[in-house]
Amino acid sequence: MSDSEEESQDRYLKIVVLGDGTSGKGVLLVYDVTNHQSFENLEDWYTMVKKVSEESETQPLVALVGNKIDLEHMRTVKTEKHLRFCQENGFSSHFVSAKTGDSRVVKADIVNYNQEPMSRTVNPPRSSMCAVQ
Ligand SMILES: Nc1nc2c(ncn2[C@@H]2O[C@H](COP(=O)(O)OP(=O)(O)OP(=O)(O)O)[C@@H](O)[C@H]2O)c(=O)[nH]1
Repeated sequence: MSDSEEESQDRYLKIVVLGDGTSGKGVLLVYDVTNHQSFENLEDWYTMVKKVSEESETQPLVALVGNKIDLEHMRTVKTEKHLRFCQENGFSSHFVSAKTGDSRVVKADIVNYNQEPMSRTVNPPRSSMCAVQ
């Protein structure tokens, strides 16, 4: 991939590899819930992750992170799409706001897309911000 391709893709997704630099133990796939293109780019990024780790004995744990949940009114990526992608690939599922510090883990335990509840919030929304007076 050329530098310019890397730059342009980086505008839509943050990918973070956790590990010692040679064999990643964990990967965060971070997209913007208000930018559908950033979600669509995940397929390509995940393909790259699989390619890089195909010769490794252990596969990295992958977490899908939807950022900017403080902009819920501007959301363009539905929660069920996020969860389906997690379930299909065995990712853990997270929603965060880098701005407010909110974070939620939403289990991707969808059984039947039409009849069952879509998701279960494991830890309720909370802010890591506080005011000291
Ligand atoms: N409202 C909100 N804004 C955010 C959040 N995270 C980042 N931003 C804002 O998004 C803009 C871009 O942030 P960067 O950290 O530069 O990310 P980027 O990937 O270069 O840019 P984007 O593609 O726009 O996300 C900045 O103005 C940030 O303040 C968030 O969780 N909520």
